[in-house]
Amino acid sequence: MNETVSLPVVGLGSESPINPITMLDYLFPGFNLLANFLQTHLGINLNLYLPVLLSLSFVAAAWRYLSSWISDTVESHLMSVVDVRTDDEIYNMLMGWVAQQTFSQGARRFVANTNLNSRLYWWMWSRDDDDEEETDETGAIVSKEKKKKALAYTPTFGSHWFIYRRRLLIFRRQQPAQQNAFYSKSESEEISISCFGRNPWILKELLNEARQMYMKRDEAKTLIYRGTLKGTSLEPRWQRCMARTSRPFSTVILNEDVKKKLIEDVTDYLNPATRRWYANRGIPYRRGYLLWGPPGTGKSSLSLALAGFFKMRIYIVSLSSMTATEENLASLFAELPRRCVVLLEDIDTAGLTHTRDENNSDTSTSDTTDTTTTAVITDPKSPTGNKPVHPGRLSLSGLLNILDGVASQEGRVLIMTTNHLEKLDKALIRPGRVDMQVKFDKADPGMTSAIFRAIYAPLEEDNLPSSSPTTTTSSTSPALAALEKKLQSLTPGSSPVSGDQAQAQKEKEDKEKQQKLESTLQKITLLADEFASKIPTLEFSPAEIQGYLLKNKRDPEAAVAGVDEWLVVARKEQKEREVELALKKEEEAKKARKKAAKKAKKKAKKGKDKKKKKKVVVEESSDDDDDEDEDDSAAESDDDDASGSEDDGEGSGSESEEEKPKRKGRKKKAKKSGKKKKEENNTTVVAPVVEVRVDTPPPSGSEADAKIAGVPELTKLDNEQTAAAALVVVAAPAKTMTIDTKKANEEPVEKAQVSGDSGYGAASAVEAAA
Ligand SMILES: Nc1ncnc2c1ncn2[C@@H]1O[C@H](COP(=O)(O)OP(=O)(O)OP(=O)(O)O)[C@@H](O)[C@H]1O
Repeated sequence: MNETVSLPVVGLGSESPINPITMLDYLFPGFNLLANFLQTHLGINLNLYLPVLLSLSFVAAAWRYLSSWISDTVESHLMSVVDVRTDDEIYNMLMGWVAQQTFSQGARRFVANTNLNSRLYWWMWSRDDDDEEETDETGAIVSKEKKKKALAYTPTFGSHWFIYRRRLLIFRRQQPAQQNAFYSKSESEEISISCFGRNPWILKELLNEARQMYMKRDEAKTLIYRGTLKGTSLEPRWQRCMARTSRPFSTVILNEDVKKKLIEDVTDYLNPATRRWYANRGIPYRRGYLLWGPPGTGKSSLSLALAGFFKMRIYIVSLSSMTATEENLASLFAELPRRCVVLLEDIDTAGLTHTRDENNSDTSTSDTTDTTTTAVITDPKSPTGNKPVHPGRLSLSGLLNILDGVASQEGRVLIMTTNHLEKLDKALIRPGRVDMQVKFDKADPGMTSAIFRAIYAPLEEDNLPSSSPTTTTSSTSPALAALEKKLQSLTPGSSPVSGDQAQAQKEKEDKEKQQKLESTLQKITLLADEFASKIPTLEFSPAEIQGYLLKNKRDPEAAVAGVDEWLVVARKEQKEREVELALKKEEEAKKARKKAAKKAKKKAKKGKDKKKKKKVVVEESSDDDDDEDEDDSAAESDDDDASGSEDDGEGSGSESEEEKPKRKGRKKKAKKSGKKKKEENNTTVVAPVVEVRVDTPPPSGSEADAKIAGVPELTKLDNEQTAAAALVVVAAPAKTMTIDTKKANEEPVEKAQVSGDSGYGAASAVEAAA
């Protein structure tokens, strides 16, 4: 029985026979070792059990295959499955729901999260964006720090069975078979929920419930989305940036009639009947509002209040931002939901005025309806002023297309804001695009007084100072107060208070509270009026006044007392700002002028060069006074001719630096004295030729036609001389040629039939023609 198990080496080219143990060792590494061990120490020969072991292995493998086949078949034919994408907001909704389920809380293996949102686009769906404080179950304020560290538990990877509305469902969470190189392992996962049966209604109900739960949290909030560029791909996206407690309309100080009208208008527009009305008449179902006025007068505040009032999300794009290129805006608008508020900020700074290259101050008039103007995106608030802040360009026509093109969602409320109504193109604010304009102004006494009251009037929601007995702060929580009360009642000697007495006590307290509130309000109203009387009308924006009051937010008397001092400082600062702005503007204007001059110079030079290239200088110098010139000219012609005619006479390589200015002077002189010279029979013609064409290549000895066209200024030529010049350069062998010029000025030469054997001296006249 001391038989040893052979341990053949399995490998390529091995001669040894492959026995079952080797095979098993290959399939289950270590099997051979185990066999040896059993053989040596226990005397068990595994060879005897091999058939059984092999059968079991086969059954196991078969079962694995079969079970997966069965589950696939059952899943595909007898189950319904919903897959949830991790880059969609539904992921956050579902995970939020899952985290609250008992199967999740009772899981033995789970994932602990501080943030349940998709890791792929956490920036997009981030829920840590609430700018509000939250209270816990005892009413105490939960600090942001504490809130962020709250833990949520979700089941780990694998399948998790649970009961939902008496139906058996499976929550599956797994890592994808193929890892996306772009995302880290923890970011990529696949989520699905399945149910038995071919009808997936239960899954839809579950998702709906998750969605409702998710939305409920935002019920009293205004969700703010901003158009941004996503990551490195720079793809435009709406990024959820904040969930703010909806701002009550009453807190935006504006003419009550205007506010009422605005609300009525939007209410009517959002009415489903209105939608049908629009559809029946084929009118695009859109409504636009323009809020205009100086900075800090409440335009954005009103937009947010409006969105909150109608429980709509607000999508904000600043046209002075990097995002605001035509392409980006188009794709952002295409992604808008059907019912929302779109806020286009700073439409004047988009440079969507027709005077795009001018300085800001020059762009004050806008009476054109040219919708094809291309504009540079500018930001006057930026230190660069009217300089483009982004190389991308947004044309007015592009914006108009986006606003009322196919990509623009019907049903949205479009709000545009601007600080400069006068800069806007009329096409942008015509009815249909802007149906209602609301003007905002700096604060008048009524407004100032209202701002004062809004800041100092006590509200129930206010957290009163911790010294107050009714304080609800994190330092003195209601739970603690209740505990103290309980302790007090348990303290020996403290007599129990009867129900009636307690009621009376409470009523008394309420009355006192009410009286105190009224007297405080009275006091605040008086202070508000006093404060308003000290602020000059329409000098400061509500934002500026609010800014000052917030410095004394708990002390209205101090605010009133310090207003004179503040006025002096504020005016001084304003003046400084104005001077700074003026200086900056001047500097920019200077720069712009310099740039324009440089550009013009460059352009002129370019044009000149171009002209020169096509210029034919016909120069004949038989002037006695200009002997030297004549010699030079002849020499030049000789040079040109010898060098096979240069393109540019002036730039001829054979011309010396000294000769250049001389020749330039001659040309000028020739131009000026063209007529005079003609009279003197000393014909010097400078004739810029735009086009020179030799129609037929002249065979040796045959007749050649040279056409010179586009001569804007041509003094009557001595035909023989001109033709001679042409012959030298263009068609030396030709006997006759035609010079065809454009009619110019009063004395054009239409055609000159000349003979070929003329003088040589005027050859430079056509030097460029070659
Ligand atoms: N009419 C107003 N009523 C209430 N608050 C106002 C008003 N105007 C300004 N404010 C306050 O001033 C601040 C700035 O206001 P807001 O952003 O709405 O001004 P804006 O007109 O949109 O400015 P900009 O043109 O610079 O965008 C806000 O905190 C807001 O509360």
